[in-house]
Amino acid sequence: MENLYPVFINLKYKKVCIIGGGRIAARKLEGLLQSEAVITIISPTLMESIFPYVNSGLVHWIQKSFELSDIEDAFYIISATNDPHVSSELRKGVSPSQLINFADDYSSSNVIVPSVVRRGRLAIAVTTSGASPSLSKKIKKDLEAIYSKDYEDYVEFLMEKRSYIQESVNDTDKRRKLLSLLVEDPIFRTEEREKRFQKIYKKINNNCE
Ligand SMILES: C[C@@]1(CC(=O)O)c2cc3[nH]c(cc4nc(cc5[nH]c(cc(n2)[C@H]1CCC(=O)O)[C@@](C)(CC(=O)O)[C@@H]5CCC(=O)O)C(CC(=O)O)=C4CCC(=O)O)c(CCC(=O)O)c3CC(=O)O
Ligand SMILES: NC(=O)C1=CN([C@@H]2O[C@H](COP(=O)(O)OP(=O)(O)OC[C@H]3O[C@@H](n4cnc5c(N)ncnc54)[C@H](O)[C@@H]3O)[C@@H](O)[C@H]2O)C=CC1
Repeated sequence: MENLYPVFINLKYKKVCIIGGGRIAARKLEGLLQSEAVITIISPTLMESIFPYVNSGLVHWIQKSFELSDIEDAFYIISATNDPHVSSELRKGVSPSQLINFADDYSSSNVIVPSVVRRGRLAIAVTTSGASPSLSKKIKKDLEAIYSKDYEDYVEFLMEKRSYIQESVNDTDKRRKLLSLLVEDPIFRTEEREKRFQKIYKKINNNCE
C-alpha cells in the first residue's frame, strides 16, 4: 500500500466508530472533532481527556468490549486498542466498502492518518506511508514554521478575491494570470494586499484589452 491516494474527506454526519479509549484513541479523536462526524467510541475504559467531549454530547461512548455488530453501519472505523483479538476480528468482519484505520497495523488499513498543519481553510497533510510517523511529525513542525498563522486570514482574502475575479473577469487567460500573480508573494498586512490586488487587477485588465 505504498501508492496511497491523497484525499480530504468530508465526514459531516458520517458515522465514525473509534474502538478503544486510550492515548491513541484520544489523539485520533482530536483530529476528528472539527469534522462534524457522528462519533461513537466503543471501549470498556476511557481516558480522562475524552470525558469532556462525552459529557458535552459531542461524542457518544458505549462502555463495552468490541463486537463486530458495533461497526455494521460505520462509514469510517479507527481501531486503537491494545487487544490483538479486536484487530483480528475486525480484519475478518469489516466490509471492503468501509474505511478503516488500524493504529497498530499499517498493511491492513485502507486509511492512514497523516500529520496535519491547519491554517483555517489551508490544510497540509503529510504521510510517510507508514515508514516513520516521527518524520511526518517533524516535517509538520517544519511546515508550521513556513506557513505561519497569518495564512489563515490570507487564504480567506484569496478566496474572496478569487470569487470577485471569477465574477468580473470573463477572459480565461486574464483570470488565470491574475490568480497566479496574486499568490506569488504572499502579503499578510490587509491594507498592503488590497493595494497590491488593485494594482495587479488594473495591470492585467489594461494590458490585455
Ligand atoms: C501507520 C500509522 C497508522 C495510523 O495511525 O494512521 C501509524 C502507526 C504507528 N505509529 C507508531 C508510533 C508513533 N506514532 C507517532 C505519531 C503519529 N502517528 C501518526 C500516524 C501513523 N502512525 C500512521 C502512519 C503515518 C505516516 O505515514 O507517517 C500521526 C502522523 C497521526 C496521528 O496519529 O494523529 C502521529 C503524529 C501526529 C503529529 O503530527 O503530532 C509517534 C510520535 C509521537 O507519538 O509523538 C510514534 C512513536 C515514534 C515512532 O514510531 O516514529 C507505531 C508504533 C507503536 C508501538 O511502538 O507500539 C505504529 C504502528 C506501526 O508502525 O505498525
Ligand atoms: N498509530 C499510532 O500513531 C500509534 C499506535 N499505537 C498502537 O495503538 C494501540 C493503542 O495504544 P494506546 O492508546 O497507547 O493504548 P492504551 O492502553 O492507552 O488504550 C487501549 C484502549 O483500548 C481499550 N480496549 C482494550 N480492549 C478492548 C476491547 N476488546 N474492545 C474495546 N476496547 C478495548 C482499553 O479499554 C483502552 O481504552 C496499541 O496497539 C499501540 O501499539 C501506539 C503508538 C502510536
